[in-house]
Amino acid sequence: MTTVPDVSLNNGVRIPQLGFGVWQVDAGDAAGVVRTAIETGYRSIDTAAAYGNEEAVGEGIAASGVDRDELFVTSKLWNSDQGYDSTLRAFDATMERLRLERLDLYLIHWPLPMYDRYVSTWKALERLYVEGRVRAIGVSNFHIPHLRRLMDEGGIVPTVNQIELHPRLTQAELRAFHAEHSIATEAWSPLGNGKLLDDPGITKLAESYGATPAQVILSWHLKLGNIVIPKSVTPERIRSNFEAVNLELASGDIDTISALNQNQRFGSDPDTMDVT
Ligand SMILES: NC(=O)C1=CN([C@@H]2O[C@H](COP(=O)(O)OP(=O)(O)OC[C@H]3O[C@@H](n4cnc5c(N)ncnc54)[C@H](OP(=O)(O)O)[C@@H]3O)[C@@H](O)[C@H]2O)C=CC1
Ligand SMILES: O=C1CO[C@H](CO)[C@@H](O)[C@@H]1O
Repeated sequence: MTTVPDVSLNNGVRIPQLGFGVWQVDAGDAAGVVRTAIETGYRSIDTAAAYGNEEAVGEGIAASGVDRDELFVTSKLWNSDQGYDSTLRAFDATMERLRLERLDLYLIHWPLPMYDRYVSTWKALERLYVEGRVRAIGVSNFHIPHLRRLMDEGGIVPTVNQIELHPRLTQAELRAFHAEHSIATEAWSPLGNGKLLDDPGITKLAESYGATPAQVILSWHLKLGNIVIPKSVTPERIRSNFEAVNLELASGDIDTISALNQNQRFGSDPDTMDVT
């Protein structure tokens, strides 16, 4: 049996270290894909208002037949909804689409420092947390100065920062800051949005372990303590990625993968990302 380890967040809430991401899963497919993931054993699902599939994710969850208490559901506040009142309204809409009473984790999707609304947005998340509508609150794509501001001006330290993180972008400085402040590191595009699976450094290791390249990368993340949320719409990949928790890499191989870092982003830079 495959058991996924939990990570304890700074408020005591536990999140599975391996979850399932649904960006770029069409709304028409997402219910079935989520159901397959849950049947495979995933208990954590990562969606966002911006992915346009919250309704289908809710459907997949309901159809899985797994108790709500056994699942960990994350969604994110989209950029155009930043601000105190608009955040509260956007949260209600997300919950209606997901058809859930309570969310497990709600994240600010991007800081948008040029609009300077992330502190008031955070205060709305704090209210949702205090009211018990969400079990944990956090952020995504925040850099150290953005986190510092929340810690200075807000009342609650974020539980999680979900950031782009993979072997080409290892984020050593931000991960060290997280560790110092008890903020969990969650890796988005953990496989580099699939673009790292034919990297010779990875495929060579995969051959030596008799594992897939994705399993090698996911095992590297897990060993470093990152929470990971790989996405796939392919049933066989959904299953084999889940089995990554059973792959143990030698510490020298962990270092070899970390040395692939080139500070290369496949996604946007949080300092300049301003899409609303
Ligand atoms: N907070 C944020 O700003 C962001 C958050 N995210 C979150 O992170 C999640 C994961 O990131 P994402 O960008 O989707 O990329 P991933 O790094 O998870 O890679 C997904 C891609 O890899 C392919 N793939 C997955 N497993 C395998 C495998 N075993 N063998 C071969 N190919 C494979 C998938 O193909 P296929 O589906 O065709 O099988 C897909 O093309 C997202 O779904 C989302 O939840 C992502 C981006 C930004
Ligand atoms: O999570 C993500 C994927 O989709 C969004 C909108 O398309 C991105 O901006 C974001 O990083």
